[in-house]
Amino acid sequence: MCTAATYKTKDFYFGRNLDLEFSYHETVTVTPRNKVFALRHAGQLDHHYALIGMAFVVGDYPLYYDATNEKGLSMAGLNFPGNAHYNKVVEGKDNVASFELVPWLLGQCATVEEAKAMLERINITDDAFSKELQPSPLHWMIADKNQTIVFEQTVNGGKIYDNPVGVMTNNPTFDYHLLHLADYMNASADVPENKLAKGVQFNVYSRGMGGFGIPGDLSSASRFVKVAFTKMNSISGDSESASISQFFKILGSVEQQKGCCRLSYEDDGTPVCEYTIYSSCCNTDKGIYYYTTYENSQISAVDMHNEDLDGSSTISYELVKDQQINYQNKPNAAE
Ligand SMILES: C[C@H](CCC(=O)NCCS(=O)(=O)O)[C@H]1CC[C@H]2[C@@H]3[C@H](O)C[C@@H]4C[C@H](O)CC[C@]4(C)[C@H]3C[C@H](O)[C@]12C
Repeated sequence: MCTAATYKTKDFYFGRNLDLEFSYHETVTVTPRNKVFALRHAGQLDHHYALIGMAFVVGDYPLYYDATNEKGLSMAGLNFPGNAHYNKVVEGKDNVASFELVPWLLGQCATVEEAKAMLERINITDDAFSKELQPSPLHWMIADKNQTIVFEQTVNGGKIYDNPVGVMTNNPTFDYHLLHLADYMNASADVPENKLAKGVQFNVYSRGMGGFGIPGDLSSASRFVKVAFTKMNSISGDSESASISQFFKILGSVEQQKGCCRLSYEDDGTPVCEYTIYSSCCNTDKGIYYYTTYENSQISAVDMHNEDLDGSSTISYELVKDQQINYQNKPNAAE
């Protein structure tokens, strides 16, 4: 499972939890403006906006999971199994393979409005990147500082949804998540009032009772509600430190701890579990990509503007995966 979110303070932030039971070799990757993308059916993208994000790079091809371009437009792919439907080439459409969608949109669009116009004409094709890397069933959250949308292509065709809460998870389709959220519209960060039984004195025995009923399990429908509640109630200062700290707290509200989402067992009985491999937060105004990993809660960062954005090859940074512990005292020299 995965969760994506946006957050606005002085700047606009976009990020996600990547939840899976195994890792590809993903790296924080900057794609400069002159990296050529030879698209399967849509010609060649010679010059485009520069991108930063998390990608599995294969032969200098950045297979992005989530990314932001130099104009601040961002998108993330989230698993959509059983619902995503990719087609053969359709005449008269812009035929784009699922793995090409991130560079296709972020390479050419500065805003969600522009992305919407391109998505109206798109047909996501079922081409595989390679024999080993078959198409992933995904839907995408796309955002700029003014609006957020979700794009899904199912057997019923492509659909663009306005996303007024700026969060996204996995199955089922986005319209379900929004309808389901309505069940929780009474949940509040405030101290609750007794609306149940007039004249009965209830004891507000704990702080936080206004949010009673917000689910805490790891299903995608529940994570949608939990992260929407956390994000919509979030407050923070507007400094970079306060903003990214709050952003990681929003994602932390739905992170997956190893052992809590068991998928199967290995032959030797070892449980196979999904967990939060990384959490990311991109300052989309500044092009700085922050991340933490499951075992490294220190925030690492890559600034796209520290790279030559006019280059033609991807630049990748290995994830810092080991916990960085700041020991505050030294062994006693006298001992
Ligand atoms: C699995 C990832 C999404 C995480 C997620 O939503 N997990 C929830 C699982 S579930 O709902 O509970 O089943 C997705 C997000 C982006 C995907 C990757 C990107 O699309 C880039 C390439 C695309 C290639 O076709 C396949 C490999 C791949 C490298 C993809 C592997 C995998 O499907 C990724 C990493």
